[in-house]
Amino acid sequence: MPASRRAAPSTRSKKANSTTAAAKAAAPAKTAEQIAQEEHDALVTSASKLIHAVTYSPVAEVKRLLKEGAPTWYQEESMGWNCLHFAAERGDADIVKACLASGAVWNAMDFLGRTPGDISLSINDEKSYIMIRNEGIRTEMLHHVLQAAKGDESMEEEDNTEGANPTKTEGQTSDKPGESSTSHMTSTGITLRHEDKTSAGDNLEFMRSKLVWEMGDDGKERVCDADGNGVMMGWEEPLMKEHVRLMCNAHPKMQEGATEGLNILNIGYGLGIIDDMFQGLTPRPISHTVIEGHPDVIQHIKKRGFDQKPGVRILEGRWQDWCKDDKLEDLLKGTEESGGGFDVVFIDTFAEGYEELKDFFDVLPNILASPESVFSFWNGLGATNPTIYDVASNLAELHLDDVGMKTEWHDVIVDESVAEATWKGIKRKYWDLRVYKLPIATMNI
Ligand SMILES: C[S@@+](CC[C@H](N)C(=O)[O-])C[C@H]1O[C@@H](n2cnc3c(N)ncnc32)[C@H](O)[C@@H]1O
Repeated sequence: MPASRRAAPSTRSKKANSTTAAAKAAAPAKTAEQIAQEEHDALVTSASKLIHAVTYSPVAEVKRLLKEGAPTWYQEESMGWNCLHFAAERGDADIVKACLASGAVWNAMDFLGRTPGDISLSINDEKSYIMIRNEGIRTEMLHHVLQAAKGDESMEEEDNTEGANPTKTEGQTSDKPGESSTSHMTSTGITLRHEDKTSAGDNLEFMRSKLVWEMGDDGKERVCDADGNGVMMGWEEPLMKEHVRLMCNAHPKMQEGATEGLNILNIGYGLGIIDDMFQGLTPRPISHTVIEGHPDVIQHIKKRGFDQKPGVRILEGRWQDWCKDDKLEDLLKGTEESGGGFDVVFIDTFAEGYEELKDFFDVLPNILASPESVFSFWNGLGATNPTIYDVASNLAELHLDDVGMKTEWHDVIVDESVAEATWKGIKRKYWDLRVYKLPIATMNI
């Protein structure tokens, strides 16, 4: 009996095994859909555990799950939060740090457009906020270094390619707005630009769009493209005024007793607000050059007779064309009498992203007149989200430093009246912040 008792399990076991094997053989293979579903379920379980730990557990548990490979990029379905949003809400800088170290996306937007940094700001958690913002700056800097390396490589490739098209213009490269596959301002992307082929996202497309000048519901003039995007809007007038004041007032040529006016370069005429202000300076600008690319705006300038004002020169075309090395002599015409170069340079274009702004920074050392020269730009990139706006501003400061410029920032409060009526009829609100960070850059010597 003992033997049979011993034998019995063994027999049963063999039988069971062969039954399982038979069952297995008979079971239909899983479909690709089933496998995908199982993988998805496992992922959601792992992500949910991470989010739970980030919210309630000690940092050691969070680190354990991260080490196991819990997905930091996952955004849950009720609010669109990723683990970094939850870490920010908990206000625990160690957990924020752990999530960032495992690749949590710093600029993931929830369903209300809030990034994790915005959550830290909303609870006044400066330590976590700075950590998230710095991760944004670091990621963006890295992205630009990689882009530059990629650019060098593709240039080399182009040089080595027999029959490479020598007439290929800048507008046809893949680095233009709307044509890059790596530049996004989305929850998963890392850069500050939309992949957008419309007139608002593609500068060349914009140049072909029909523009209209009209009155907004706020009683202010605006110019819009054919899709109803605000190209320039009257509410920006006080900001333009501050730009002019901060760029011009401190310049030696604007001090009492000075007779020779400034040499000014403005890129983008729009409503002509800033150009009218430059014309109103005392003493008047000795030379005032405007680069304007859109044919309808050029027509508008001529209709207003702005091109006939003394010292005014309208350079028709895109700044990318006028600022090429072989065009610099033409660009600087009119400034030679006072030594060559501009005292004040301002750029405010449309349908261009950070890449283009950064490209313009590289032009500055070739066109500024002296250490007293001042550069400023419309600082509106990422201006519907406080964290992204902060990252973009810091990035600009670092890239200006790369070209030998130091930047001072002036906080300007944006009037609360920039509200409903202002944006009525406008396709996309491009400004949603209370503080405008106005940059003033001078040579770093
Ligand atoms: C926002 S508006 C400028 C507003 C101006 N600061 C003002 O005070 O009214 C932008 C202008 O830049 C022009 N623009 C856009 N891209 C350009 C480019 N690449 N080169 C030259 N002008 C450009 C547009 O046609 C438009 O007139």
